Parts: sequence; structure tokens; C-alpha cells
Amino acid sequence: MTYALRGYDTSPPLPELQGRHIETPARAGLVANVAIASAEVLLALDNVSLSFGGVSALADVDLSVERGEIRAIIGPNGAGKSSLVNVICGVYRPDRGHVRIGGKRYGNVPTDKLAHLGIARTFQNLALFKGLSVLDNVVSGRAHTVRSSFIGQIARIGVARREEADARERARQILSFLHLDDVADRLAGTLPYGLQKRVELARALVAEPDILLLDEPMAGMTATEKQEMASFVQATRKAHGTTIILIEHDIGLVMELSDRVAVLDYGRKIADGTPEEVRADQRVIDAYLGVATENEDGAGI
Ligand SMILES: Nc1ncnc2c1ncn2[C@@H]1O[C@H](COP(=O)(O)OP(=O)(O)OP(=O)(O)O)[C@@H](O)[C@H]1O
Repeated sequence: MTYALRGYDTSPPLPELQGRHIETPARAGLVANVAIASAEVLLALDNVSLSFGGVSALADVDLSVERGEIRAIIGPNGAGKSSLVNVICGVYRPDRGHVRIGGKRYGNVPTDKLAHLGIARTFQNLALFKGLSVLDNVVSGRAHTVRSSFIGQIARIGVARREEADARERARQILSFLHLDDVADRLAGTLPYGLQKRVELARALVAEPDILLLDEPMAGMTATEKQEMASFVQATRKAHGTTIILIEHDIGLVMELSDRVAVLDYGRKIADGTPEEVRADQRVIDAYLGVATENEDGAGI
């Protein structure tokens, strides 16, 4: 069966990912040390509520994110996904509840210290410096590591020069990891949209985050670009052990990529579990709703 999703991209999983077993720590419960590591809660939301005037964007939302997992948050338009991301990043202070990052509680996450807390994010809409080269955009993702003085940076002496060299070296490694070497010297704004999204990923990754927050990383992409991005997300977790929080409208990809999926609807969390559990949850089916129709291959959400 397939369901007409409210405000959603209902395209099926990409052929390349369809039916393929994706190896994930939480799902496979691989070796013992991975299983133990995956049980460590790296980030959590406890009873978070947020409203705008009379509109309840989030209502008593609990969420736990374990180290090394790919954790998706889905929901129809207006369900509260962006509000949740903005609470995690400290853009919004919740009316009630708090965020725990690495065991420390925050009523309002200090947004200017996100990088130091080990969090990097990409944005729903592109937020690159279009007039700078791809390399310089990626280097900018390491700004938080700069320790040299302002004068030192201008004069490019001593520590400042070393820091800049380190940042550029690290940026080149990430560009290579994401197969962007060939466009390193291009102006970011001249790249096709899908590549610009990948540069955003590079800029987030160069900060070497523990937690990577991807806000609709595949929005507006072609099927091929989505498939490439999905592969890079998986490769990132595999190569760097990065914990990934994924907000994404393409349900097929979410179900294939994620270890656990939380579902929001009208600001409330209505389901939380493995893709298999969520897919079979009647509240999810109702929220996405509504009309159940058979499709040719009988595939579900
Ligand atoms: N800055 C704001 N001012 C007023 N209302 C807001 C604001 N941000 C979000 N809302 C409201 O809060 C609710 C949740 O919105 P939010 O953007 O978090 O949903 P979403 O799941 O991210 O939606 P989408 O998938 O369309 O991006 C909606 O009713 C929205 O209109």
C-alpha cells in the first residue's frame, strides 16, 4: 500500500537503495563495542514545548539521539521539524523543557558556542558565500578553531599562519572525501544546486562535529543528486563515526538511511522507532494520510 502524504514527497526509494541492507550500528547491533557505543545518548530533548503566539510549534517533545546513529525527524509541513532544529541550535529558547548535549542541560542552547559543543549544521536553504571559492567556503567552517589574535590574523604571523594552513589542509581533505576536489577553486555560486548542497555538507564536516544536523539536505535535488548525497551521508557516519540528525521530506530515503525515526505532527511526537516500526504505526499512517491505495508493487510508506 502507499499513502498520500500531506505535503510530502512520496517518491519511492531510489532504485540503488531499494531493498539494499544498509549497515548501521543501531540496526545491525554489530560488534559488542559498537553496540555499547551506540547506547550513549549524545543529545536529548526533554519535554520541550515552544509556541508562537497561539500556535503550538512543539508540545512536550522528548527525543534521544545516540552516538553514531542516523536519527531522522519527519512530519508533514508545519509539524514542527524546523522549530525542533532551531531549539537544538539555540535559535529558539523553548517555553518549557531543555536540551541535553553531552550530558549538560541547556534551557537555551548557546548558539554562538554550537561548534564548541560539537554540533554543525546545514541549512534548509543554501547559506554559502556565493562570491567566495568552494575552498574558502569550506575553510570558513573552521572559524571556531582560530585561537590567534585579530592582529596576528591580519599580519598572518606565527600561530595565525599555522592555523590557516591547517584549516586549508583539512578543508582539502574534506573536499576530496566528498569528491569536490575538481571544483575547489570555483566560485560557490556558480555550481549547480546539488553541488552547492554538497559544499554546505563539506563546510559542516570540516568542523569535525560529533553531531551533524542536516536540515533537508536533499530538498530540490534530482534523483541522482539525492542518491549521491545519501551515499555521502552514509560514508560520513562510517568514516568519522558522526552522529547524524536528518530532517528530510523524502520518506523513501529516510526509511533507507536511518536507524531510528521520530515522527512529529502538529508539534507532538506521535511515533518513534525503527523505520519498520514507524512504517507500521497507525498514527503515522493517519497523520500522513489519509488515503491508502495499492500501488503496483505493494510498497508501503
Ligand atoms: N517564526 C515563527 N513565527 C510564527 N509561527 C511560526 C514560526 N516558526 C514556525 N511557526 C509555526 O510553527 C508551526 C511549526 O512550524 P515548523 O516550521 O517548525 O514546521 P516544519 O515541520 O518545519 O514545516 P516544513 O516542513 O514546512 O518546513 C507551524 O504552524 C508554523 O506556522
